[in-house]
Amino acid sequence: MTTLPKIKVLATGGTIAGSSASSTEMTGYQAGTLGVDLLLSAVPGIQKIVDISGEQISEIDSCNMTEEIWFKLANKLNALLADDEITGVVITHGTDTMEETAYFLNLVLNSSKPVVLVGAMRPATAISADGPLNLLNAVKIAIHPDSIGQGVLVTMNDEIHSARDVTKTNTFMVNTFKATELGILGYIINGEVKYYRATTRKHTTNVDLPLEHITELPQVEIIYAHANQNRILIDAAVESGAKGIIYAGMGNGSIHCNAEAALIDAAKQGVIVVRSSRAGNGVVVTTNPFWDENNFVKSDTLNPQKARILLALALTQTNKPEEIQKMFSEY
Ligand SMILES: NC(=O)C[C@H](N)C(=O)O
Repeated sequence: MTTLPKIKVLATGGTIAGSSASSTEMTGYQAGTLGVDLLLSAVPGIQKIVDISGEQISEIDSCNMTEEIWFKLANKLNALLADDEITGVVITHGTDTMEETAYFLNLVLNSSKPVVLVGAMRPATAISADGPLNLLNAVKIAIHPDSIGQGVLVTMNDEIHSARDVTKTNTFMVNTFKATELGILGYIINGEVKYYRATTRKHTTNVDLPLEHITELPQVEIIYAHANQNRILIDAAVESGAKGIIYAGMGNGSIHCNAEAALIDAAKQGVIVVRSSRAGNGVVVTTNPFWDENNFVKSDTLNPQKARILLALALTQTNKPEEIQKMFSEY
């Protein structure tokens, strides 16, 4: 008898586990109400291809994700992935913060085995719910040898994405996940997993952020740039004890003149300031040498919500801007 690959499904909630009163209701539903066994039972034939079992980690709408759940997930994953019998792990997750959980795990997991996050845009009760096929695809990706060493992956809508580059781009459509300019890694077509590229950035086994020494994340706030900005929120962030500030700058991480002095004051007090961008694409580089002289870090291509995760993790190791800048260039 051939033994099937062993897959664990860790369920956290989200629309994939959501239910609503009518099958045409696509947005007015409660996320995270259905248990993991019910999600697996909606995927016909899954037991024939994998030895699969589920575990409920949380039952939340992912807009309420917390770092406590991240640590619970990460510790659970590191233990599971160290088990020789486990081929890979699938995580069912809401789409709102899926990219953040995926990137956090991409930085702290210490295994080259496949870890695949999957969700849905339509609740499980909807006509043409996207969850069951997405889940089947996630399992197929998790058992595919080409997925080994790719870092944490995200799949939705027949696409395979790297945790670092993917972002949610649409409020309700099933093709919401995109890695706009950097591109998808591959597809799943007719149940076949096909890779075309790999990320060049360090992840999982190549990242030195030892989870056993990290139990909580330092406070890092995101300040969104806009016309007519003032310094109120930046000062409030510093006064409340923030150790880092992500400035979601305009265009190439540009800083409004009314916010600049507040950010310089923050940096003088030891708060690490990272210039990211609200533009959604492109690399944040030096535009004004004055910002570099004040030790502002550049986020590379990381969007503000992902820059927040890398900065928080980096601050558990160092508060030297040049060392943090190196991490932003490599991770
Ligand atoms: N499509 C979804 O999963 C959205 C939901 N609010 C969640 O993130 O849990």
